[in-house]
Amino acid sequence: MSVILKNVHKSYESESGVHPVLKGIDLTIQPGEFVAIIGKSGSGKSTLLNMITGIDRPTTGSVRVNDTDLHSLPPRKLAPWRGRQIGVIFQFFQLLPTLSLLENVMLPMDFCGMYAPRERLQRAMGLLEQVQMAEHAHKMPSAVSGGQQQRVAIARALANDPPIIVADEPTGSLDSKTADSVFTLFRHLVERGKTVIMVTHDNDLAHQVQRTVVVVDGEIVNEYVMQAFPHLDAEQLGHLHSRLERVFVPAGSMIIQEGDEADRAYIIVSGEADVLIHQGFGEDRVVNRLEPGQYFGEIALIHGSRRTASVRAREDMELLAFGKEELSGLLNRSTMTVEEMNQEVRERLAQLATMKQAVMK
Ligand SMILES: Nc1ncnc2c1ncn2[C@@H]1O[C@H](COP(=O)(O)OP(=O)(O)OP(=O)(O)O)[C@@H](O)[C@H]1O
Repeated sequence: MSVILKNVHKSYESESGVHPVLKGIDLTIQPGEFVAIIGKSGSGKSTLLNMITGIDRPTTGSVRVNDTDLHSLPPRKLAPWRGRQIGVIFQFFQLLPTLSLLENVMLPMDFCGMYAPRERLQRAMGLLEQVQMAEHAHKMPSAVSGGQQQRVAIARALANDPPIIVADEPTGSLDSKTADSVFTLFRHLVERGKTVIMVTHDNDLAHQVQRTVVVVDGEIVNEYVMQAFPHLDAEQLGHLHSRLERVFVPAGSMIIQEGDEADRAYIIVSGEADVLIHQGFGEDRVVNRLEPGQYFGEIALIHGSRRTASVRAREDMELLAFGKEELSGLLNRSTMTVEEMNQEVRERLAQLATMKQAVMK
């Protein structure tokens, strides 16, 4: 029951040419995850959501949602499929203005023929109760506030008990207090086992979810980059992302060599590496092991010195490399990252010093 996008590209054609909006998106979301999608305006977030809901189709690549390949669904089956599998919530609620709140919530059940007709009313009332809107059930949308309309939109999204809730800027038009209460509702849904995928501009909300996906110019920032530098915001991550170079190294190869001059540092995306120091004779000594989400090579870059240790791939590895300029750009933009990296460098140097002393004895 997961969401799997593989190498999804989406382009729009206009008179001025072809505009790529999504450029090779790989994304897997497990059942029960609470995922925030963030990124600058125009980066492709809504387009990405539209791929997941099947509202739009990729130009190339595949989208599987709960074991259904969306490409293989004939268009006439797509809307009923979405009605059962995915609850969609928009920034401006999009309740039908001519129906009461209760009727709005019943609509998806009527549309998909879910639940016996006499059950629908009861179920819709139950859902309105869950979002504390039962007392307003017979009002029209225009008679309640924006926050209340959004709560009703959430009840409507839950009408067919879909396993996945997709929300595009659900708190974007709400004041911060109302936004918090809507967000709390989402958290309760996740606690009840729903998968929630939410586009948001709100960095504070994004930090409260289990997982953040950052979209930059139609690409997703590697999640290990975010793990390596957890204090960068979406813009800082975007800046770094566009300058990273993908490097593949085979098992056993020396990625950096103690004593060499330094030009790059690396973030590990897959595979593990050993940090080694020379013993003066025989085999090098392993002083540390690095795994995905960690960086290395930063010490000599920061200090403008030669490599203080060697790093060897234990297995085939994928790395993301960055140079001195990118590192100083990064450190200029985020004081939290400077502090954390300085702390890490201090610990690593202390460990190396202890190990080197032990070797010399
Ligand atoms: N149907 C379409 N036809 C042509 N271009 C489109 C279409 N839909 C989106 N685009 C373009 O794709 C780009 C990404 O749009 P998208 O709405 O996905 O961005 P976004 O990150 O959600 O932005 P925002 O935060 O402002 O909503 C934009 O430049 C937009 O103009």
